[in-house]
Amino acid sequence: MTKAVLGIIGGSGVYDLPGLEDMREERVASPWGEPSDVLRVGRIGDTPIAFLPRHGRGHRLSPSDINYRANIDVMKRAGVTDLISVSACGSFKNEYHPGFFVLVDQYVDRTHRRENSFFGRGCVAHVPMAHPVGPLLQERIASAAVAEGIPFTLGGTLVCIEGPQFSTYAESITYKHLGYDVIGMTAMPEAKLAREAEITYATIAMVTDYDCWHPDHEDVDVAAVVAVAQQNAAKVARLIARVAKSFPAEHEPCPVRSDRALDGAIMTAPSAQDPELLKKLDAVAGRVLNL
Ligand SMILES: CSC[C@H]1O[C@H](OP(=O)(O)O)[C@H](O)[C@@H]1O
Ligand SMILES: Nc1ncnc2[nH]cnc12
Repeated sequence: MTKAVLGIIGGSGVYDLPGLEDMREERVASPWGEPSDVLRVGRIGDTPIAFLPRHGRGHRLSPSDINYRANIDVMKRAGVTDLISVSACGSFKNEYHPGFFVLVDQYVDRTHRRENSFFGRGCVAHVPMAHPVGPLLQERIASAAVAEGIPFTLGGTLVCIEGPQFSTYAESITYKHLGYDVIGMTAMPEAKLAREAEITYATIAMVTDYDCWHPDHEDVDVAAVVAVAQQNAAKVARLIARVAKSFPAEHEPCPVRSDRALDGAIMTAPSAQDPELLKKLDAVAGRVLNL
């Protein structure tokens, strides 16, 4: 049996987790460098929780400067099996208004200057990403949203841009015409790295704006995002508390095998593996590398 531990990564406007009981700060060291902040660990009900603010306290880190590998690695070291990522997002659909939550199930990665894998020279791996979100975790979030009376939709595509600038009008209408639902700057490579670390992942995309395509709404700016994100922080906390309170004690096997993603994924022959890289992979890939 694998004990379930719920990880939460808070995005813009979500820098702490009210309701986290027996909270203590844990500075978890990672061979991948500095995570965004110390982990805040505790419990909600009987569920162990590890919380990390993605941009660090005081929002120190831009999306390109976040050490996504260290963040996921420390979550893994804290025993996290299921990870909920909260992100402020722009919307490409009229009906997805500010304050609305989109439980996305797909991502399009348009980032280009981030470390996006734990693997590489000396230990090459290719994990499946066809279904990046854990359906059981997502269903738990959806049921909790229904119970809390939070307006949301199940499913959708999040396009993740490099930023830090918001999109041009031409980019925005292109994404809209491509059928994407929401836009953010941080879901990638977070979702890819969670998959490599065999952590089941789901995003709560909290709509804060209409990006810059909408003829009847102002173009996005930081003030608008922060205002909506702050108004919605309590809603996010209620939603997460509701998920946590009915979370199973034992990790549920993931139907899309996010918790077994490394089975058969490593290409490099044991004789060709780099011992230095293997040392760094102790948490992320210890299960398959027998470390
Ligand atoms: C403050 S506007 C842009 C900023 O907000 C989103 O952050 P997060 O995904 O961490 O909630 C977006 O991705 C940008 O980083
Ligand atoms: N319009 C937008 N584009 C990218 N990231 C965002 N985060 C919140 N709103 C956003």
